[in-house]
Amino acid sequence: MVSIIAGSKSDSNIVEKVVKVLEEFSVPYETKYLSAHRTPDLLDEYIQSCEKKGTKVFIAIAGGAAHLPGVIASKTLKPVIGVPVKSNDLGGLDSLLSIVQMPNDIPVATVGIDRGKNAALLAIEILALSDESLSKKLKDYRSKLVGKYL
Ligand SMILES: Nc1c(C(=O)O)ncn1[C@@H]1O[C@H](COP(=O)(O)O)[C@@H](O)[C@H]1O
Repeated sequence: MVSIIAGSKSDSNIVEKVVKVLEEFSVPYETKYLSAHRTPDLLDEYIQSCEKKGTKVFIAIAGGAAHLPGVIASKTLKPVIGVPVKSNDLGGLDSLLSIVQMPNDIPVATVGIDRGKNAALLAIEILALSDESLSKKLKDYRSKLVGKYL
C-alpha cells in the first residue's frame, strides 16, 4: 500500500523511522533502495511495478542532490512524500531545498529534515481518507499526545 524508496543504504536509519510508524498502524509497506542517479532504469521498472501492485502513496527518502522524490513524482499520479536526509556537508538544507522546490505541475509533499515519522503519519492520513478504521486509529493516536508530551 505504501512504497518506501530510499536513495542509499546509508539512509536506512530514516527508513526505520517510517517503518516503525507504519507497523504501529498495521499499514502494509514495501521498502526499496533505488536511486534516480545511480540506478535510473531499475527505479523506473520498480515504479511501473508499483502501479500494477496498487501502491497508493510513495515515501521517497534522499539526501544531498535529492532528485529521487521528484523523479518518482514525475512517473506516477500517486502522492509522493519526500523526506530530506541530513547531509554531512550542508546539514540537510541541500536535501530539503532539492525536494521542496519542485517546479509547477509535479508536486512532492515535503516533510522536515530526517522526519521519517511525519512522512509515515502523512501517508496514513492520506490512506485514512478512504479507510475508516485507519481514521479511527489516527484519532486514538492524536488523543494520546496530551499524555505523551504535556
Ligand atoms: N539523493 C540521492 C539519490 C537520488 O536523488 O537519486 N540517490 C542517492 N542519493 C543520496 O545520496 C546520499 C549519499 O549516499 P551514499 O551514502 O550512498 O554516498 C544518500 O542520502 C542518498 O539518499
